[in-house]
Amino acid sequence: MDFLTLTGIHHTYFTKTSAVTALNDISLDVREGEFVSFLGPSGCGKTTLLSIIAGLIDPSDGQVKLEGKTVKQASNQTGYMLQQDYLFPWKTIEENILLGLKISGTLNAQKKEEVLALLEQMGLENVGKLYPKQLSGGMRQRVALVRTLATEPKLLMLDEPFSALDYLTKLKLENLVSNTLKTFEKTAILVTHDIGEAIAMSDRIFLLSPRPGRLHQVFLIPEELRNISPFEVRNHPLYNELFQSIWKELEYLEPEEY
Ligand SMILES: Nc1ncnc2c1ncn2[C@@H]1O[C@H](COP(=O)(O)OP(=O)(O)OP(=O)(O)O)[C@@H](O)[C@H]1O
Repeated sequence: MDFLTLTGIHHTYFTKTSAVTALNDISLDVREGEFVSFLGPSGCGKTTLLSIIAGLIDPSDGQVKLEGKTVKQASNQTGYMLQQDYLFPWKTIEENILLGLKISGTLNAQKKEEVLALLEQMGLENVGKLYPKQLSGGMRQRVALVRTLATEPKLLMLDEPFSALDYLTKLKLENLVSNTLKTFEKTAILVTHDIGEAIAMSDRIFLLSPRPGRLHQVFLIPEELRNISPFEVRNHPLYNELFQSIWKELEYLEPEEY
């Protein structure tokens, strides 16, 4: 049984004056522990698709199943890492990362110790009593990842989590996130415009067409790239080959006025 299955997903947004079809007939599946990317031009419906998978939007047609059960509403089975960290500025880092557990009533001494240890593993020693504004953008994103992992979601949604960071921080974070998710054997979906990032981090890439988003092509990342770090992938001879093949498809897909 597949971990996540999407069947015939179609979505149209209705406004007072118009109807916008964002997604058209998307069917795909994701295995447990797999890291996949949704790559596609701006406005092709990537975020809409994530929201449907998370149960935040009810699709106009089609269904999403997580572990065989139809997803009907948002739940704590899904965790997020977004472009913005959304840490509460008036709470310390420690309070921020423990908040989810506190709200769900699952915070205990052992869990607290585990989460604080994870913060240290992310290279963030001695920041627990600080406030978000005292941390750099990259540090805040690491805190956001710890906060997400703390509640042990089954599925992680990474919606352009590195796009607001400088290039060097982004490369470092790609490595850290990839290693951490592999260690925890998490299933993850990354939404990105960045071909290199998708190749460096994924097991498979789902390339979407311009709006209305359809599944245009699936790229399977070769085994030898899947077992090395994103940084090493970027230096592997196969990386450029893959980049060219995906770029060719994207170039063909981009609207001419782009
Ligand atoms: N609430 C809404 N009402 C009407 N149209 C919407 C709404 N949300 C998104 N859309 C439209 O649906 C299409 C898909 O939007 P979506 O944000 O999912 O695309 P995306 O691929 O994530 O875009 P980007 O890469 O620019 O973030 C776009 O044309 C967008 O304008």
